[in-house]
Amino acid sequence: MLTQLTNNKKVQRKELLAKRRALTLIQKNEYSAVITKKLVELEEYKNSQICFLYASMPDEFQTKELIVNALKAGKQICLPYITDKNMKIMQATLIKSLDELVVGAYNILTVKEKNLRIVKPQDIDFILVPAVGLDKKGYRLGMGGGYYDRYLVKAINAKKIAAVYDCQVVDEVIKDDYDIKVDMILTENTTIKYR
Ligand SMILES: Nc1nc2c(c(=O)[nH]1)N(C=O)[C@@H](CNc1ccc(C(=O)N[C@@H](CCC(=O)O)C(=O)O)cc1)CN2
Ligand SMILES: Nc1ncnc2c1ncn2[C@@H]1O[C@H](COP(=O)(O)OP(=O)(O)OP(=O)(O)O)[C@@H](O)[C@H]1O
Repeated sequence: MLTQLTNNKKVQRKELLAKRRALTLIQKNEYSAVITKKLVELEEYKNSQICFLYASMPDEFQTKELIVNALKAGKQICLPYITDKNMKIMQATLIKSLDELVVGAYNILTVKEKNLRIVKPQDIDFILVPAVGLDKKGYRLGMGGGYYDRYLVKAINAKKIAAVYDCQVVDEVIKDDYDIKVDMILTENTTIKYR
């Protein structure tokens, strides 16, 4: 049976997904370009060595340009690799080039199994955290798997940064005890830093 909290989260997730989906492709591209520029100029990003990014889904902040930039800059770049879809566990795996990517779980680009190079969560110093919604305190609502909630507790040395469109930042997201706050929110219009 669903708890009231889970149910409310589902409702809020649906609303926020709809808001994001309502952006036009032109808006998404334009905002993503602005956000990418802000990200690459960030001290936390510039100083990072092992970055855990993600390959974006169609309505998310578009990360491709950022990944290309990071690879060119000689950073070590990891992407999520789902090791257990039932238990909702993912790991971070290094990528050397976009050529290594194939369509994986949930239709998201990931690394081919033969190219897996898993990095320890505590070795990561920068995590770009995907989000469906964020509130002004830095709490996030994700896709609902709990993949990032489980991962972030292990990534004790990483700056956690969420890059989302402005319409995804709301007054309050519904949260659970295990939800972990991000250290910074970046949108096409604002930068909010908590730590
Ligand atoms: N780009 C990106 N990668 C990511 C995440 C993310 O939010 N964004 N994740 C963040 O946790 C993990 C994947 N989590 C996901 C959880 C649910 C769905 C989803 O769309 N579920 C569909 C069913 C799709 C299917 O089963 O194939 C649904 O609920 O309708 C997608 C990703 C790891 N990789
Ligand atoms: N640290 C954790 N340890 C164990 N279970 C967890 C943890 N975090 C979340 N969960 C479980 O995972 C499920 C999904 O959680 P939630 O709806 O908060 O995911 P989300 O943050 O939206 O998704 P994601 O992190 O994948 O983007 C819930 O059933 C929750 O109980």
